[in-house]
Amino acid sequence: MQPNRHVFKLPLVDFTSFASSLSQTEKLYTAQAIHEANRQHGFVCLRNSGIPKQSIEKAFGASRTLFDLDSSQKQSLKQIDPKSNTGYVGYGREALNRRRATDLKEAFNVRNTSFMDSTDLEGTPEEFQEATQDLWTLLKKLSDEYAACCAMALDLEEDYFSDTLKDMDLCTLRLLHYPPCDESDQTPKAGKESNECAIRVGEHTDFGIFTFLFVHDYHDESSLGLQVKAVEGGEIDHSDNNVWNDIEFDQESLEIIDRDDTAALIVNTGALMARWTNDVWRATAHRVIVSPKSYSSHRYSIAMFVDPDKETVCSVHPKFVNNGEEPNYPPIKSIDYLLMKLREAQGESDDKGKNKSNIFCKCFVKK
Ligand SMILES: O=C(O)CCC(=O)C(=O)O
Ligand SMILES: [Fe+2]
Repeated sequence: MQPNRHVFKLPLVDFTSFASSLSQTEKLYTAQAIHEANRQHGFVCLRNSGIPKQSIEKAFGASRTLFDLDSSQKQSLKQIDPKSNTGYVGYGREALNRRRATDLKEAFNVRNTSFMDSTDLEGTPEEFQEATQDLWTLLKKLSDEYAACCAMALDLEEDYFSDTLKDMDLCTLRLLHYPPCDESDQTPKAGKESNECAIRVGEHTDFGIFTFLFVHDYHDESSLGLQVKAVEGGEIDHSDNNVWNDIEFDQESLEIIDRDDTAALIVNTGALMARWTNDVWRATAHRVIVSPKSYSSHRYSIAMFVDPDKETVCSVHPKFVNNGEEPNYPPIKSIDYLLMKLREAQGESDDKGKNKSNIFCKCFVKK
């Protein structure tokens, strides 16, 4: 039995009005729902995203073929290096939470083609390049639409966020695979930071504006494991009194998203958005546990981390600061923020100058 098991029902928001350029009145209705979800939870399920379901399936197919390669083939793929932030991340090489054991996952990062080398995808399966680039293009469009929706939701100028996504030079499309775990890994001990708790991805908040997340397949128990924790403000709470909520889709939600023509996805607010809004919108800590129902299954997900362009200065917008009060955060450049998070992830004892080249790497890569 799991102690403190709570289920979090994601709010479903229909995105048709932005995905199909409907009227301002309809968009405003959607934007208000997004505002409520991000203010209260920092997590939402966007349905009718405009992204064809086949494109997601194609990307998951390519992901499965890639991670099915044998280990010598995976070793000959381009290995992720902090400078390019592109390529293969081997199993157990990262820890999104440095206070824990390494994450039980492998991954492959793809970036905007203009920031990738022609050799970066060498050795990937035949369909991989087309599937990931198609998905990138679709998610770029969705980023612009969601950025416009966020601006409307917060009553800011229409281009307030989309102006920061012109180059998408820090954005990453990441394919993730969580291989089956041993039986002994299946019992997370809630609230413990130590290595005894088997976790597929350690507790963290995403760094950027927002993250798009597809989990394969919502109907199957293998998709389980994502948990969220509500926190005050935008940073991780390391206290031991954690109550974690399992993200699950109930039957009714599943029937709704099955009937939709285009794909549903999870969207969560990143820490820079929490800073921009002075914590009016939350960057909610989350993790992926080894779910007792599915520890022996493969789990696949695809995340698009949408980060503001490198040179963007992220300052708390004055409308979120009450008269006479100080903003919760000083202004910071997008790239400096990523660097700062990296230093945090690598611990105080590291030589800070040495890590300068790691500015594209969002998380700790084990040597
Ligand atoms: O795989 C998932 O469901 C979530 C992964 C995640 O939160 C991350 O990589 O930042
Ligand atoms: Fe995350």
